Amino acid sequence: MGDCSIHPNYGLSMSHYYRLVVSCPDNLGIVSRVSSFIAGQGGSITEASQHSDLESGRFFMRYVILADSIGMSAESLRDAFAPIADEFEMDWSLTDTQQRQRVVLMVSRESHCLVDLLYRWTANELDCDIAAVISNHEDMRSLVEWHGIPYHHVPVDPADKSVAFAEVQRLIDESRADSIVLARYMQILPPSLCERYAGRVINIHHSFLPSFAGAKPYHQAYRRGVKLIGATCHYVTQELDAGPIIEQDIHRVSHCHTPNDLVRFGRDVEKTVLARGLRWHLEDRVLVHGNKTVVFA
Ligand SMILES: Nc1nc2c(c(=O)[nH]1)N[C@@H](CN(C=O)c1ccc(C(=O)N[C@@H](CCC(=O)O)C(=O)O)cc1)CN2
Repeated sequence: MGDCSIHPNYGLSMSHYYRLVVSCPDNLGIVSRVSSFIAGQGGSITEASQHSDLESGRFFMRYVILADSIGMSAESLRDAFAPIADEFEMDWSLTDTQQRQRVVLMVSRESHCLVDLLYRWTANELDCDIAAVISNHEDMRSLVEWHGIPYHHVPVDPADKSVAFAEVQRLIDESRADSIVLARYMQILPPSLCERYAGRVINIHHSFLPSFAGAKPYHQAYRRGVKLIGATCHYVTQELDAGPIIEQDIHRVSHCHTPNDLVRFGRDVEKTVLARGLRWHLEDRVLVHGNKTVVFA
């Protein structure tokens, strides 16, 4: 009997994985061809997800492969897979979980989402490196620097925002960020940044979109007399709060609640929705399809 304190899968939990994500025109034989290719390389598939969008005729798949079972680098595996991808006109990626994503967080004055993400990152719930935090206010500096993370204060001049966003772009590129998270960052990103980082910027909007886009959604909801409030994690596009939705959740409210009650209830929803959305993004579980997403949660 071995040492029961060590989980029998300990070795696997310390292994790394390749993640193959595919989007392509639906066709017969895709699954067979891809799975046979992986098996032919000796690969062990530990997780397999697929979806056929019958309306658009688009096919989506996500395979997680035990890297040690393949015996080749991610780069070599990409080279070997490329002919199949070309044959099926695939949009695809193959990532190595040992290459942790670099993430830049952006925040204004509301701290709850930032605090929650920093805790989850510290607890190793988020498999990423937080390269920096950028804010248009100084409020969060001590919290962020306590975590040993660089903090950049980039104030935004309402009269000319271009200077600030040029600095934001410089900092994001200097940080070599793979993804950017707007953790209640309350400035509208200019088209130039939306285009430059398309598909890589995640926002948490404090309403159940498409209801109450824009500023002060809880006050809008209170005036409307809603019985549910919510939060939405979505990719950022030029059109405000209209990007592909990654995750949403709700909380029941009633006539006896004040706007401040809605804000308080909403904070808890925002935190969990953003954390789930970011985790799924980091794990390559989110595939964008037009202005919608396929999420292999
Ligand atoms: N290009 C985009 N930028 C941002 C998005 C987006 O979807 N596309 N989401 C917002 C977040 N947000 C709501 O979730 C939001 C933030 C800010 C505003 C707004 O009106 N801001 C004013 C300035 C307000 C201030 O100075 O305090 C502005 O930018 O003129 C609306 C919605 C983040 N960015």
